[in-house]
Amino acid sequence: MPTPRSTEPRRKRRLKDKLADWVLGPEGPQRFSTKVSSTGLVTYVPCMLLVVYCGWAGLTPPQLVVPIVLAMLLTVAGFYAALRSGWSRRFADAGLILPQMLASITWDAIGYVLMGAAHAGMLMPAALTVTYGVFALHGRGAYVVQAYAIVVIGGTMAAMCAIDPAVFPVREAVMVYTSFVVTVLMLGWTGRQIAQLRQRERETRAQLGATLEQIQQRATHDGLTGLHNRRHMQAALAHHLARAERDGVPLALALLDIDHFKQVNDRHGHAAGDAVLAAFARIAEATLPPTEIIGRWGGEEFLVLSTRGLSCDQLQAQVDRIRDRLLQAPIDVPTGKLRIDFSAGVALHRRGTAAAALIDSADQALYAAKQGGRGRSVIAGAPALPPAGNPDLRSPVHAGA
Ligand SMILES: Nc1nc2c(ncn2[C@@H]2O[C@H](COP(=O)(O)OP(=O)(O)OP(=O)(O)O)[C@@H](O)[C@H]2O)c(=O)[nH]1
Repeated sequence: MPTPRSTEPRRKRRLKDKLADWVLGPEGPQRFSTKVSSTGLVTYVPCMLLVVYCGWAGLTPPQLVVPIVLAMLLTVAGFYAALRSGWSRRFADAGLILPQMLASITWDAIGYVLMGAAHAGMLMPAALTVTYGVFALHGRGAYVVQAYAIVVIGGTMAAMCAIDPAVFPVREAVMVYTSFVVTVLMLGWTGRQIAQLRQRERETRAQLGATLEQIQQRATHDGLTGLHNRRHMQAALAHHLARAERDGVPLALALLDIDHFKQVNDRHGHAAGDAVLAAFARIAEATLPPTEIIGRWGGEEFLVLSTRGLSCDQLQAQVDRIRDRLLQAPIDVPTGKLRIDFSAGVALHRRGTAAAALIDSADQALYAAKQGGRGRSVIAGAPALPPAGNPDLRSPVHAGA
């Protein structure tokens, strides 16, 4: 039973989660966007304190402090409400980054006017806003932020030089504005370089991911049939065998071998043989439930592993369903249509049996099926079946339409 001490941090966490849900909204992409975008709004707090300080220090007329702080609060509340309510989701820029950047630069310009003799200090936050804009926005948005900063700050500086040249001297303004413009342009250029690098890195990572997937596919799948290859089936067999030994889940497997396949190659060509193998794989995979694993064991031989504890009889029934489908649907080859059949050996794992012994057991049952006339499935250890009347009737060459 948990002690009161152990539940304390959990309760605190629950409270924190509830508070986060209330402030940022429910979990999801919108919450992430609200969180990221709201971070920028926090920067208004030091700016409001700065306005109060300017009023106190006599840099700003004291009667303007309250209306300015209120207007700033209104800006913050407006953006927060738009983000938190999800209203901003209707725009491509759901985080309202561009409008926030433009509002921030506008406030920097207002601050420049209000700070009187200390006006030069407001250019730093403006440059900082541009920096954030360049990294957070891509393409046109970043250019808009830069152009807006250059024009609005430049216009404000020019206006103040004309209105109050004693506090806003022209020579100082020219020097400060030139360095501001150079800074903004350099930031834009750097941001674009970094954005390009990040884009290239994303592309390289995507390419590497695709190549890795291709390598994994090639290492575990057979190129002709698209089924799992022998190596993968060996690993799957070892895995399920260990599980069967550990949990006592029955493990049945079947070896399927297309009958008279050599004749397909000899009479219809290697391409027809390949087409038969691919079609056989397609039909077998589509017929088996997804819980059974099928792979190409080699040549015209396939291995089916039952992973859901089927008995030999049940797996035999699954294998026979493949036979029914194959007999119903002749396979298209370049020389016409071929009806093919296969023989199968089914075996069940017994405690302590090694993988090789289990395969061997299925192989012997497969051999018995071939000896018994082909076109049939034999369960390992079952009594031998009487041979079919005319085995060649099941040959793909004779049965082909
Ligand atoms: N087209 C093609 N043929 C293959 C491929 N892999 C193996 N083979 C051929 O499969 C044939 C297998 O022949 P056999 O082992 O005699 O078997 P079978 O003719 O099916 O006779 P039974 O199994 O006794 O019914 C050989 O001719 C191989 O060359 C392949 O990827 N493509």
